[in-house]
Amino acid sequence: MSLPFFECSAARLDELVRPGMLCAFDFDGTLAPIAREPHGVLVPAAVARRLAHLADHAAIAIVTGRAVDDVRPRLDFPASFIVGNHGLEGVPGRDVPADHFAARCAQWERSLPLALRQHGIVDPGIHVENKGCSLSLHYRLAREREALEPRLADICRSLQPSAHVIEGKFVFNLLPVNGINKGEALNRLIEASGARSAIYVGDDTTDEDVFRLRRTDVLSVRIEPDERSAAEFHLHHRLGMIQLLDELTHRMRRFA
Ligand SMILES: O=P(O)(O)OC[C@H]1O[C@H](O[C@H]2O[C@H](CO)[C@@H](O)[C@H](O)[C@H]2O)[C@H](O)[C@@H](O)[C@@H]1O
Repeated sequence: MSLPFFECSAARLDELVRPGMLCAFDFDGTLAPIAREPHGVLVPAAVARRLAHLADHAAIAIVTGRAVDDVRPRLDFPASFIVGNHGLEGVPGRDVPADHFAARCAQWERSLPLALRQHGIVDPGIHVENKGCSLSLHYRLAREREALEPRLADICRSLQPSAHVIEGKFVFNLLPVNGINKGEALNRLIEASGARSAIYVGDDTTDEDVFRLRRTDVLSVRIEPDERSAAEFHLHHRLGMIQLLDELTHRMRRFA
């Protein structure tokens, strides 16, 4: 079980916060609050301002399930790295052409509505988001969404060509089988940037691939505790990000 960040992380911060630290963050539910729909989501000004201050002292990476082109305009601060589609885009040195996965996503985008109809699922609250390299089936706004969840999971897992399905917050993320994940993406970011240590903050199932790395040079933080999480620490609420960012900047300034 992860430990509460503010109460228990001082020794780890003493060890890892130093010049050359990479500060990596998930986007939805970590930097930005979860909203009813994906568009219109921005990093709140109080968080963006602190990230801009932190960027004066450390490289910042965003590692998100969104497409890079979708998330970039939502970041009102300088990010050194933007990794999108759960690691399929934006990892330095891993130049996979976007159209490599596009055909598969297009097939899923066509077959999902058919499969939903075949299972008698017609609900305007369900929508498909094709992100070029991966695809999300959103059902946050569906009627009786808890009852729908296992049926949607079955449909996603039966698709052809088959997908690596990761459940998120009222979303099923469909990724290529044997593709990179966020954990592998962070490993490559650390290597490419020459970082001497890193912090990673995330809130969702796809972030568990980072938490499971359990690298001694990476401090991992989950937004909201979850007994199944492999994260080292947790924040009780996303709003704790403000204090966490202040703490990082304060510590980095000692080296300025
Ligand atoms: O890796 P992340 O940055 O956490 O992205 C994960 C997914 O986030 C988005 O969906 C989630 O946030 C939406 C806006 O708050 C919310 O409406 C939805 O229910 C959540 O699942 C995004 O739309 C997806 O593409 C990302 O995969």
